[in-house]
Amino acid sequence: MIEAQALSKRYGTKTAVDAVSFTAQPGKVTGFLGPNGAGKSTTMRMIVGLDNPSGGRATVNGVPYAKHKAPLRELGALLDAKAVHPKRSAYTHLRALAATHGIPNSRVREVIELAGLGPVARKRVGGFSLGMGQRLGIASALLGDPSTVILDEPVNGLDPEGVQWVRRLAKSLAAEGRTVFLSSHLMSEMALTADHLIVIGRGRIIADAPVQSIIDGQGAARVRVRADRPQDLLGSLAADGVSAQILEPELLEITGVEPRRVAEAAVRNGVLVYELTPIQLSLEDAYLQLTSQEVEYQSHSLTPSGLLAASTEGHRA
Ligand SMILES: Nc1ncnc2c1ncn2[C@@H]1O[C@H](COP(=O)(O)OP(=O)(O)OP(=O)(O)O)[C@@H](O)[C@H]1O
Repeated sequence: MIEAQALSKRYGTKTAVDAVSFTAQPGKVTGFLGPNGAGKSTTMRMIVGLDNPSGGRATVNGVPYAKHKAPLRELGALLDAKAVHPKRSAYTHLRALAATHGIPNSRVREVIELAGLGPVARKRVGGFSLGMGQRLGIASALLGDPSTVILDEPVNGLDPEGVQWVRRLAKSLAAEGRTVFLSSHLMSEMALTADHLIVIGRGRIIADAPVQSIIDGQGAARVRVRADRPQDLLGSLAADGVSAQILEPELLEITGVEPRRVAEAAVRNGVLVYELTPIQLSLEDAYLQLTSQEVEYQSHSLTPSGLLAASTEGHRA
């Protein structure tokens, strides 16, 4: 388990992490999301003792990480996959790490196979691709068979097989009762992997809830309807304060209503309905709505007239 209590980090006048409190529970994959510069890496670095908090505290299994006698057995972390001596092979790197904790070579071989590094285990890490480096970082994190795992952007640079592997791995570690805490900017991947989400913006927690309730909390129910007389259907629903958009002559998108009420209104008015589809907000939609006020580094796109337009609505200057 990971617990942060009023955890803060200031760099000069910049508050990177601002009195953040949360718990990552055992048996769950907890996703850690936020825009660039929101404070994710800083929070993770404080959890593993690489940065000292300016205030508050973080514990791993009830104890600050640095106070654990055999930290690799408590928590495995992938924070910066490039933090490996480039002249070492994957095998010698893992053996050196293992030696600090009396971990046998059989476990080194096991994590090499688990991470799919077998064919390159004796090659110098300096020549590794981004994806192979990530695999080695994950192998290192798992070396001590820890009860808690932190993975910062684990799928960065991985091929589709690797992405799927990380997804299955995270889920199976959680199913074994471990705490899995991971960050990713890939929302579709997060939606498939995480049980619970913690969303941070400008150093503060803006959501801490199960994935589905974050999605549900961000939008009223919407239904796509194909009907032969959309105006009659709308007339009947309008009285209930429902808003709708006519997308095509016989295609409507209705907001704020459940499909059953649309079907009932259709029956009452003798309207023929030949499609009735509830529209699910994606995690990406929900995330963008949640963080629209919290984006610090904003991208721009060229409009047809050649002017730069901000791509993030609601950006706070
Ligand atoms: N060593 C440092 N010195 C000064 N400022 C820092 C330092 N490390 C981080 N920051 C600042 O703290 C804020 C949070 O950075 P952090 O790297 O934790 O964000 P992040 O959420 O991990 O972002 P990203 O998604 O881009 O990786 C940023 O504004 C960053 O510029």
